[in-house]
Formats: sequence, structure tokens, C-alpha cells
Amino acid sequence: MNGPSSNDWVLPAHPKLLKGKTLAVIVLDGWGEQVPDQYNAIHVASTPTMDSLKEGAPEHWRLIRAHGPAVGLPSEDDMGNSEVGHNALGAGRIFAQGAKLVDHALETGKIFEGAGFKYIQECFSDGTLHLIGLLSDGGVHSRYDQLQALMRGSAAHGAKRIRVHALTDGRDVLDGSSFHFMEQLEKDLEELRKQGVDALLASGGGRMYVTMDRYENDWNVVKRGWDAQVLGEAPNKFKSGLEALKHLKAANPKFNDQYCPPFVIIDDSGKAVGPILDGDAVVTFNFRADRMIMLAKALEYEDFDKFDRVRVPKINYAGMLQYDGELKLPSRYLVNPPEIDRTSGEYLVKNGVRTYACSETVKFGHVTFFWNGNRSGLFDENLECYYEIPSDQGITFNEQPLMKALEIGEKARDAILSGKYDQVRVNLPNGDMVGHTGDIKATIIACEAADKAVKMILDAIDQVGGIYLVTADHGNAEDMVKRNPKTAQPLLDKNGNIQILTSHTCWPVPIAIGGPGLSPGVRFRADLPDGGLANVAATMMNLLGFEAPADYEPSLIEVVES
Ligand SMILES: O=C(O)[C@H](O)COP(=O)(O)O
Ligand SMILES: [Mn+2]
Ligand SMILES: [Mn+2]
Repeated sequence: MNGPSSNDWVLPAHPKLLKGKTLAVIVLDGWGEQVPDQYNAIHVASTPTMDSLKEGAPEHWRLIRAHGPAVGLPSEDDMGNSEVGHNALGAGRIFAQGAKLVDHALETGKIFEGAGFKYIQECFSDGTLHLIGLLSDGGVHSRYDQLQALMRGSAAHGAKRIRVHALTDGRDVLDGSSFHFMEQLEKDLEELRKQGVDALLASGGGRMYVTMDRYENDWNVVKRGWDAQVLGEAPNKFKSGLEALKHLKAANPKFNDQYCPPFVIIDDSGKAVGPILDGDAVVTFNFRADRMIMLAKALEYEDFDKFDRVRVPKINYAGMLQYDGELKLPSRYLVNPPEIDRTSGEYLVKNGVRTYACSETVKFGHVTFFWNGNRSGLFDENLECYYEIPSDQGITFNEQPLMKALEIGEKARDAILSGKYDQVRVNLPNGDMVGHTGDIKATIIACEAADKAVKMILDAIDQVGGIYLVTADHGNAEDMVKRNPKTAQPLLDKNGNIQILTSHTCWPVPIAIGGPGLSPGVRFRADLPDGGLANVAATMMNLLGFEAPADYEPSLIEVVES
């Protein structure tokens, strides 16, 4: 759909709700609602502010859906994530997301007929096809069945030599599952070899230490991947992926999938089996954008000064999707990304709403880029300010669970008190980023820090007579163990230890509204029990005194005579 003509951007005034109240929009990253037991870090944490909001139920506090089809994912079994969550929050409508679009392109075979694949195919006669991405079935950044289909389809369409550069997960799936995925990958590669394709694993490393950094937090992460994938150099050299994982784990009691050190696979003569060379094709097979953009820049940009690439091979490179529509990065891709247009951010700015958005680096793109439909930059520099607080680098966040929550709270407070903004939007990363480490104690501290930051912002809203909307993008910290789906009891591993859940969840998330500026008659509607994140944009527009566009998912609020 094309954008409306300039007149169509005008949002009608809400018949009952006035403009002019400062609205704070707080997104608690990874903050869902689940049974209140000892493995629910949010429940165990002391969170007086979030608890007090709950007392407003059902009129001012409720739960909304943040997973599966409600955020454009293929099935009810798909947990939510930041990309789809913030896309839905900002866009006010549900778009089929990358996971679903790639499924469709593979099922119909259309992926192999597109211009992106044809471009890759140009290298098949003389070069190697390199596939780089996350080895996982988490469905957040990638899915293993899609990699399988891509390998098989590429072979069927003429690829003679395939090299896989695998990033181990342990963040969207259980820690330790890299062994299972590696075993499966090695079997699948062997199957291809039986069919006459020279198919091998070429390199590997853990996603958080190798390649998958985001928002330019730490280019060393991408460099480590570049050295292994492109140059064929890494401190660790092995004959197979499984051997690599076994050795690296045995050598380090703290080994985990997310932070596995980089390794390359070598042949009998000690030579790396799959560096990326001139004339090769490269596909980054993750569908999700944030953690592929930095590598895409390194692979595609001629001018590049983030690290010394040493050798820049002349390759035909395509992303599974285009990761950044504004930067047109990468310029070639296999599947068209969702076209997320007419986001609430764009509407509001075109209706004069002054916006301040803030988070720390690791989530900064979430409240800006994802929120605006995977679009970089400001809509209007006169009306908007996006403020990034640098994240700590090179640590796992259980070492520093407070992260920058209080700094984000302070920035938001100052923006609210300045009177310069109508909307102040933040993402508080703690529950999610620390939840992903699987460290329950640290996650409890993280949740307490996020709660304090919420309080700072709500206090500022109190002072200026404004309104707040507090919600989350998906669950994480509320469930830190893998459970038996029938009994909800924690599952044990073969050694009798509780299986820690580092991933997101499928639980709903809270949404709360309030503040002195909220008209007394405003309450959550009772007729939208299945409401989800996509209903939030219209709700925000109403709170700012506007009607939402007709095709937005309906607002969660109504105004009754009080
Ligand atoms: O990229 C990550 O850190 C995880 O895979 C998903 O977390 P997010 O969706 O909250 O960013
Ligand atoms: Mn998130
Ligand atoms: Mn997360």
C-alpha cells in the first residue's frame, strides 16, 4: 500500500479526549505475566510500582497478546520477540513477519525464482555458496528448517559447493542445544555430499560473541566472525563442528552456546575448508534485521572503517530479507520484507506531536528503528529527538543487571519536565537482557531496577499532569525455567538439574494506563479480550487526543460518562 496523500495524514481530533497532555510510553522489554512462583523473576523481585499499576485492573490494567499470529508470526507456538513486538506496537496493525514470509517463499518455491536468488546463482558454476546465520529453531532470527530448505533448494538449483558458517544460539533456545543442531547440520551436509554436492561446515561461534552484535554496540563481535568466515582464521581449528563444540566445552567450565568462541573447520592439511573468496556467493540466512545489519555493512560497503577487513572478497551477497529499507541494506535479498508503512510515529509527527525516544544501545533501535517499521532515522528533526545511552560493552548483563535503567529513567524524566515533548517513549531492557543470561538472581535485580525507572517516569508524569502507558513487548523474565506444559512444573535435565529458560515466552504482557491527565471516564474496553500489541498504537493516539486511522487495530480504551 502506498502512503496516503498529504491530507490523509491528518488525524481527526478525538471527540472526547483533549490534546496537550504529555504521554509517557514505557516498554518493559521481556516482561510478561505468568504463574507467581520462585522461577518468576518479576514476581520474586520487589516491584512496588508495577504492582501498584496492577491494582487498576480491569479498567486501567489488563493483559494483551504478544506472541504468535497476534504479532504476525506463523503459529501460536511462536514466542514473541522485540522486532515483531515493537513493529506491532508502532505500526498499529499486524503484518506477516519475516518468519512467515520466508516460510511462504520456500513452500511455494518462489524464493528460487526471485532476482535475489538468481544473483546468487550466478556464482554457482565456479564459486562456493556460503550460508551464514543462526543455527536454531527459535524462530526469532532464523529457523533451522528454513536453512535446510535453502541448502537443499540451492543444491537442486545448481549449487555445487556449499559452506555453512553456523552461529550457535542458546538464547532463543535452551543452552546446550547447539550440540543437537550441529549434529543435525552435519547429517544434512553429509546427505548433500552423497548427492554429489561438496557441502561442509566452514566456521562457527556463539551468536553473542561472534557476528550477531546489534546497533553498533561492539564491532569486535563482527570482526571475530569476519576473521573466521571470510579470512578462514580463528584461534580454534577443528575437523568438525561437533568436535569443536565438545572440545571448547570441555576446555571451559563456563562454556555456553551464546558465547562459544570462534572456530574454523580445517582439512587434513590444516587448511580452512571455507574462507569466502572472490567469485563466491554469500547469503545471510537470518530473517530478522537487527543482528545482521552490521555484518551486511561489512560484506557490502566499499567504504568501511569499523575494523580492518584485511581482504574484501568480490562476492554476490544477498540477505534472506532486506534488513534496512531506508539504507537499502543489503541491496540484494531473497525474500521481500514486510512493508510496514504509515506507522504511528510517522502519523504523529505529521500531526505535530513532538516525540522523545530513548533507550540504551542494546535496545535503542527497538524504540526507534523497529518502532518505525524497520526504518532508520528521524521523520522530522524539528519535532523528534532520539537519545541513545551507550550500553556497557563486552559483558554479559548478569554482571551488571542494573544496566542503564536509571539513566534512561532520568533522561525520560528530564524530557517530560522540559515541556518540550508531547510523547516520551522509552524501552527498559533489564528484564529481557538479563533474563537471556538465565541467571535468576541477577534477573530479579534487573526487574527491580526497571521498576525503579518506571517510578521515576511516572513521578515526572505526575508533576506535569500527564498520562502514562506502560506495557511490554513480549515475555521473558516472568518465566526462567522450561516447564512441563501439562503440569507447569519445571523440567529436569538428565543430571536432575532444572532446565533454565534463557528465551522469551508465549505469555501475555501487561498494559497499564493512568496519570493525572487521564480523563476520568477513560477505561479499557471489555469487548477486546484478545487485544494484542497491535492495539496499542490506536490507544496511544487516542490518549494524545487523536482518532486513529480506520485500518489500525482498534483502540483498547473507551470513554464513558463519569
Ligand atoms: O536478539 C536477541 O537478543 C534475542 O534473540 C531476542 O531478544 P529481543 O527480541 O528481545 O531483542
Ligand atoms: Mn524485546
Ligand atoms: Mn530478548
